[in-house]
Amino acid sequence: MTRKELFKNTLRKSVHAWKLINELPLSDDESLMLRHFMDQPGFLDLHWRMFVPAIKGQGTEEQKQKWLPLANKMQIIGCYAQTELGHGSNVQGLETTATFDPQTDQFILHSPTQTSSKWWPGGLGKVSTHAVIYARLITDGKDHGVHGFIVQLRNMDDHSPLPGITIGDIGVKFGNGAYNSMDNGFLMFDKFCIPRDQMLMRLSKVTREGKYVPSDVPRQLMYGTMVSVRQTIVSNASIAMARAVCIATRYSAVRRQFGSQNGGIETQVIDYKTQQNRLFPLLASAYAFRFVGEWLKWLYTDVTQRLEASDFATLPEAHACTAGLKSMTTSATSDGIEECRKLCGGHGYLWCSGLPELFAVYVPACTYEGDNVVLQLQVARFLMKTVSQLGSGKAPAGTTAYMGRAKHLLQCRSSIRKAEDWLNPAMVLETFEARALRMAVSCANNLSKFENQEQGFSELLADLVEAAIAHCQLIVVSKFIVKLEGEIKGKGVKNQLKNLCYIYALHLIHKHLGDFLSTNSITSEQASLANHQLRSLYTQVRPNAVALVDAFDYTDHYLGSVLGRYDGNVYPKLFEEALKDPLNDTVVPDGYHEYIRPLIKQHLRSARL
Ligand SMILES: CCCCCCCC/C=C\CCC/C=C/C(=O)SCCNC(=O)CCNC(=O)[C@H](O)C(C)(C)COP(=O)(O)OP(=O)(O)OC[C@H]1O[C@@H](n2cnc3c(N)ncnc32)[C@H](O)[C@@H]1OP(=O)(O)O
Ligand SMILES: Cc1cc2nc3c(=O)[nH]c(=O)nc-3n(C[C@H](O)[C@H](O)[C@H](O)COP(=O)(O)OP(=O)(O)OC[C@H]3O[C@@H](n4cnc5c(N)ncnc54)[C@H](O)[C@@H]3O)c2cc1C
Repeated sequence: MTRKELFKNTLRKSVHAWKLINELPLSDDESLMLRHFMDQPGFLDLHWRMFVPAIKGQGTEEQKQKWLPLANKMQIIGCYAQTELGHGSNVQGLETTATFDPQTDQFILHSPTQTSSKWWPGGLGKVSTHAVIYARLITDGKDHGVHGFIVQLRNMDDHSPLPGITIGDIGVKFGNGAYNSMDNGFLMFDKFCIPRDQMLMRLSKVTREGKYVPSDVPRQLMYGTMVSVRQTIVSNASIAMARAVCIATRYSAVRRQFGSQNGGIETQVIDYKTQQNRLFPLLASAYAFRFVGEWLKWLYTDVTQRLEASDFATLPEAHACTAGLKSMTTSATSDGIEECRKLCGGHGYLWCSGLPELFAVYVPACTYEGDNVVLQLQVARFLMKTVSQLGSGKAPAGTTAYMGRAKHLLQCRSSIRKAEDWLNPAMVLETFEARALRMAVSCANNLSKFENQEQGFSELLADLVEAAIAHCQLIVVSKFIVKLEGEIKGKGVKNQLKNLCYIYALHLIHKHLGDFLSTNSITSEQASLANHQLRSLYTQVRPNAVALVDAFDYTDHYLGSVLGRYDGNVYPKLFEEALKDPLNDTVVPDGYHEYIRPLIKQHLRSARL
């Protein structure tokens, strides 16, 4: 399809999804799932995933009563317009202004520079009638920083942009993926006025007289929508990784290459240890991210309930965990989808394998909702603060509770003596805790050598990111172990998931061996024992590998992959797909007579001469 056809088709699908949601007797969860799965990525997604939550989280009761009924019935369609051409990561650097005019009791929205143009918001370019706009609030000449405003963008009768608004689509994005069905847009204001009551005033407000009343709660609650989406993105990572691994595992069981004895059948590529070494850690990651995503949803729900009771104690932990796990899981999943493409050899590069599309749609997850490095630096900031408080009498809690055992973890030596010891959850956990703590403390010690802490932090950015990743990987491993010790029913299932848990943990030790050795968390002998155990675990998982991806229960339609078909009938279907290509509509291609024939004829003529 052309971009316009792709876009219009997405509108059709989105409206169809909305019709189903309204007609079918669905639970809230089911309708949320339908919205997300029927429309990824699409404007419906962002209306529900960002525009509505922003109003819920930052609007007053009156504002919620006014705007939510319209949004819930989709009588207005909204987007989340925060990022600008010149600033995305640095939210406090946004340039759009919202200046209060007490004469008219209005805010004047303006884009003072080209870099202040809103740029990237999904749904902004062509679909949304409204937006939550983030702009610098200015009253009486004083800049109070970034605040949220609900703004109508288009005429509700003919969808034309309102006077004072220039709006459009930012153009084609990466690959030929479905993200080109999304109208990520640009928006400039030219002294555009909105009523004062359209500033989202739950956190802070401006009185009729123009007095700014700052928030009596942490200003970071303004970032709440991003935190909620980051939490969902971790579960999305599990789904995306599972889709890619399902395709690659099923195809690896179908594909045979080399290894035939005396003209017999060739070897399934899934039996090659290199294929297992690349594929099974990704299979384990799909399960690991699912379980940590379940835990993160609990953490987010818990912090949301606490915030409603003005209990802000776990807000820093929630921010660090959502930021760090979003960063870590999306980076691993993006790399994992690409690895799954390569695991499928040449056929993985075909569009009909489903992997190029999945990669094209998925990889922006490393950037949207926060660039992954910037988010890990938020985790690092949180860890440095925690380390600095060790010994202050304030015991670290939650995911940093292990830091409370710093005295032990800084000097303990791993007691791993044989390969089977790597199947001991306590030993594995202590190894990851020691590595994470020692990396964090090493950063803190190096930081303390700088007089200027901000300068030191800047100098140590790369080390700090690695310490943050170590902390996040510990969280994922620990939540996998907790899951196994808790809710898994059925001995057989539990044994298989145990294998995956240790594959996940031991592959990380192998991948980040430098960390574990340089922090003396393990010895090189213990590392060799871990590799030995890893190989043994691959052998144990191999007979159940296809069953473990079938367990994701994805339909062929949802997978969209000839290679990942449930029936394994790959080769005939590859031909069937190939013959559908328009290039095969004629045996002699367009262009033969204009370009190929003259070339050949000229060659023949000169050959005769
Ligand atoms: C298979 C297909 C799958 C498809 C799946 C589809 C899913 C689609 C889902 C979504 C679609 C994409 C839509 C995308 C939307 C967007 O991208 S919206 C825009 C996102 N933008 C960002 O994330 C910006 C990132 N930057 C920031 O968050 C901030 O600028 C910052 C980096 C955090 C810095 O902020 P600030 O300068 O204000 O703060 P600091 O000085 O660094 O810190 C001050 C203290 O505040 C604490 N803090 C910071 N942020 C938060 C927060 N969010 N919550 C709580 N606390 C926060 C920080 O820790 C400091 O605390 P301290 O002083 O105690 O240390
Ligand atoms: C597909 C897609 C959809 C999006 N949808 C929306 C949306 O709906 N609404 C919305 O408001 N926005 C949206 N965005 C914008 C997105 O949120 C930003 O692109 C994202 O936050 C990254 O910010 P940036 O582009 O400014 O990157 P930058 O911060 O410019 O990153 C560039 C490089 O600089 C590095 N860097 C930046 N700051 C630091 C630092 N302090 N220390 C070390 N390194 C640093 C980064 O790590 C990165 O390598 C979308 C983006 C994409 C790709």
